[in-house]
Amino acid sequence: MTGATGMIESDARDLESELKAEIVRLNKVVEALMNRVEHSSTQHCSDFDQFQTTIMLENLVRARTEELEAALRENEKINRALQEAEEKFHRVLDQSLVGITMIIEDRFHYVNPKFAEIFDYEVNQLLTMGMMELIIDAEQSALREAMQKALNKDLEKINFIANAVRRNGQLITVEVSGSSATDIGGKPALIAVLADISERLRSERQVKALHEQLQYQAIHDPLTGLYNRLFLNENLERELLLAERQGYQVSVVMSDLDHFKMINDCYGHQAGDTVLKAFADIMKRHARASDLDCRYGGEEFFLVLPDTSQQIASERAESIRSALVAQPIAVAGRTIAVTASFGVATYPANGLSSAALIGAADKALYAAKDAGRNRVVSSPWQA
Ligand SMILES: Nc1nc2c(ncn2[C@@H]2O[C@H](COP(=O)(O)OP(=O)(O)OP(=O)(O)O)[C@@H](O)[C@H]2O)c(=O)[nH]1
Repeated sequence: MTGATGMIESDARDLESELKAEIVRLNKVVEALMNRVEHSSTQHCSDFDQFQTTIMLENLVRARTEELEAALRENEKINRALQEAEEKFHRVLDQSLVGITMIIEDRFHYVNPKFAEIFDYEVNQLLTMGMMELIIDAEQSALREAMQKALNKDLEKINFIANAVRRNGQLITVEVSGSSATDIGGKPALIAVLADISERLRSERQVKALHEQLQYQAIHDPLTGLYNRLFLNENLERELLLAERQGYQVSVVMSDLDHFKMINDCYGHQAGDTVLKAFADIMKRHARASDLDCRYGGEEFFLVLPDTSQQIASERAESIRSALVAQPIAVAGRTIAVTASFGVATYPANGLSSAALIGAADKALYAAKDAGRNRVVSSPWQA
């Protein structure tokens, strides 16, 4: 990262120039000493003294110069190693698949190319900006608070999801994680890793929607939107167990459109479908939230009425029957009168299990058909 490694590199450079300066300084000292020796020799020192002092100084200077040159070479080696390390470090940062940034005093001090790509900016442009300029207004205060906590070292790690705006105006969702502040050049710096998770969230939402759709389709009839037989089978038994525990009655109403085959034959299958949907809509309008309205099969329907006596259930069936009679259905450019027959059975009187109860309702329905259709018959059969 330019900031951190740059500082180490500049320390090494400082050392190198200090060493060079030291060599120059020493050379000057030697020169000055030599001058002094020469000067003093002209006055009162013997040739031998002068010779000895010169040799001693020369040795001293040579030894010190060698020491300094060795230190200089060592420093150059360290410098090269540092440069190589920085290049490697930069290559890693440049090729990173996540955005990496260093923030100092609310501004981007460093961003890697991926970070810039995520926000559709050039690296240099971002270096004149701060995180707040990228995050949507509504989420800025939460972000500021999280960053402040990281700066104060109140948080060991920061991890948050925020919505941001790219330079081209596109809204994206980013996940940011980082650790508490580090000291860079005497200033607290936040180093954070950031990933664009918009696509991942979109896929997750699609999978969730698909899952919900499949769940819906698994228990609903596609034509009418009522629950299907599978759902009825799974829930009626549970409803009866609940009724047994709580001590209430459960009534069921089985209904079947009269002479439905004729509607299909006269007006076509599509007209038949329209009639099925119209009847289903009437059932939905007459159902309470706790009721369970299902398409049992073909033109047969089923209604489960928890905590409902046979008398009330029979009245409910009667109101559905009369609503159908009162509502001629428009098919194939005309309106036709449709009727239905109903069989009512009640737990526990007419059946103790779901199969027994369905059987009793079916029997009552056929009694209604036998009695001339377009009527409601309640099961007289004891469980
Ligand atoms: N349009 C349409 N017709 C269906 C569907 N499912 C079943 N049917 C038809 O419903 C008709 C049922 O006819 P039947 O069982 O003879 O009963 P019905 O004509 O209603 O006579 P009754 O019940 O005795 O009054 C058949 O013609 C089936 O093809 C469906 O989803 N759409």
